[in-house]
Amino acid sequence: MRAQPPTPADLAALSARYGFGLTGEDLAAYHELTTETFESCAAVERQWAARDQPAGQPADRIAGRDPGLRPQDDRLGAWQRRTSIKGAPEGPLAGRTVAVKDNVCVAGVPMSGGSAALDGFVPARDATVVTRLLEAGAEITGTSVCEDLCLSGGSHTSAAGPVRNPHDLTRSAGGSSSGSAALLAAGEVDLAIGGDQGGSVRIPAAWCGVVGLKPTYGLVPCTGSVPIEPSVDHLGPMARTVAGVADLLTVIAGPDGSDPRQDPRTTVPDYRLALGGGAGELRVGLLAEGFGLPGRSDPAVDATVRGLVRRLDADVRDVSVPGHRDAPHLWTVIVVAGAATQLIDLAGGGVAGCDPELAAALHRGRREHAGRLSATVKLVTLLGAHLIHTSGGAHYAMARRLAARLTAAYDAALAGVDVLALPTLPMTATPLPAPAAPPREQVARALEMIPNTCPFDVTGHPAISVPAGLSGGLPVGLMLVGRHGDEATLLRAAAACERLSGGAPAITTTGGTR
Ligand SMILES: NC(=O)c1ccccc1
Repeated sequence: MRAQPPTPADLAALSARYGFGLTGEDLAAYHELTTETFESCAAVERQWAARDQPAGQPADRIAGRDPGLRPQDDRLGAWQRRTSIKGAPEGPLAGRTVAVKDNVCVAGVPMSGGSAALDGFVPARDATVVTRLLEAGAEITGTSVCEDLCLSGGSHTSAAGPVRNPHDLTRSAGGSSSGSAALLAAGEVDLAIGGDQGGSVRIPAAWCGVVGLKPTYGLVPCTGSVPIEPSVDHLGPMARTVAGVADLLTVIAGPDGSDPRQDPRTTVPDYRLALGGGAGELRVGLLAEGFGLPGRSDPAVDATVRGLVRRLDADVRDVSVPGHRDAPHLWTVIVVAGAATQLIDLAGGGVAGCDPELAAALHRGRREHAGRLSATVKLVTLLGAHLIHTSGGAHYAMARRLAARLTAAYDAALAGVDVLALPTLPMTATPLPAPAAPPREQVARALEMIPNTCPFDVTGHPAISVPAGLSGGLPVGLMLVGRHGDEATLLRAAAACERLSGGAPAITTTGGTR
């Protein structure tokens, strides 16, 4: 990847675009200055090429890897690529199979981020979480279908096609970690990696009836994954059980030294030790604003979640955080303005992806394949670019500062209880829209489910979706939200809920075949 310094003609065009009014003489001076300053880019390229690579990285590790294929017989459409990459012979995840969301780099396996924009991209090195999985003995059996640049909570926007809900093949599996949840529910893998910027781990977990955790902001490194915006990006563990999520979190959590989202002082306990204790000592707050959302909430979903929490052997009370209802507006502004500058214009090259080839591929692909992007990517790009071009970062700045107050409001509620409880999603899985459905319907089915999940991507609180039972034959998810860094208490509470509900519901598929 070689960049070139700007030519005098490049500078003349940029001067006109930015209204600098540079004269010919000025341009000559700036040409010298930019050429000299550009030397830093060349120096970084040289240092990158000559950097110390950890032993065995990357060439030996990739050698012999099977890039995999889309299986022909995948009735859920959930596998992006099926392969087999075996990790260390021993370790805490030895003998377990894992699906990795298709926005997380597995070196040697083509990665699309669910998008036409990354057509043909093959990662050169593993994401940190992938390195950790393999060192812990897991076997990566493939990558799982991801929504287009992760910008959908429905499972109909991936360039690979729709992912079908194993409980009803005509319905959405939820997104954007669509394939990860569907594969878990169908029993095709033991564990899965997901990503969550608005609910993308918890949404498909809830609709497919499995467990998904969005960890505390910064706990799990995002290095080597396709970002949306660095203040809301999270990766997280998914499994059929809370214990599986705890096993996976223990392996993937902790600073990696490369991701600026992380606090290098964070220490990682063994989360599996948290599961033993019951709910006896726990104080659980039913978050009033998470129920009865006008025009969204299905009363049967609310009743399933309330009923389960009330049956817990815990101190259950009602709590209120009025700001919860307005929080999705903050999320929308942060994602729209943030994605426009970080993901779209800078192609994930800002502080975000931390993978140079990925950033370069996104930069090329988003122009070359722009026409084939999903309705949600087009909507976010159009509004984000408009907002940035007309008022700069003002709305982003307002939203981020309001986010600090929102965080404090949840923290105040969490001072009186150990976890908050609410429905992960206001409704059960919605029907998959037809491929030719108009933009309004594509966008509605992609975004309508997020009012309870997206606030915690903005505030960074850890949040987990646990199966709470069935409504009309479809899974309902209960979401628990904990204090920053207190995954241990969150997992203990989740395990207590799982014992009561019976956990992941068995599949009795309806809706025919595709
Ligand atoms: N990436 C996400 O978490 C997401 C979820 C729902 C809608 C848009 C984005």
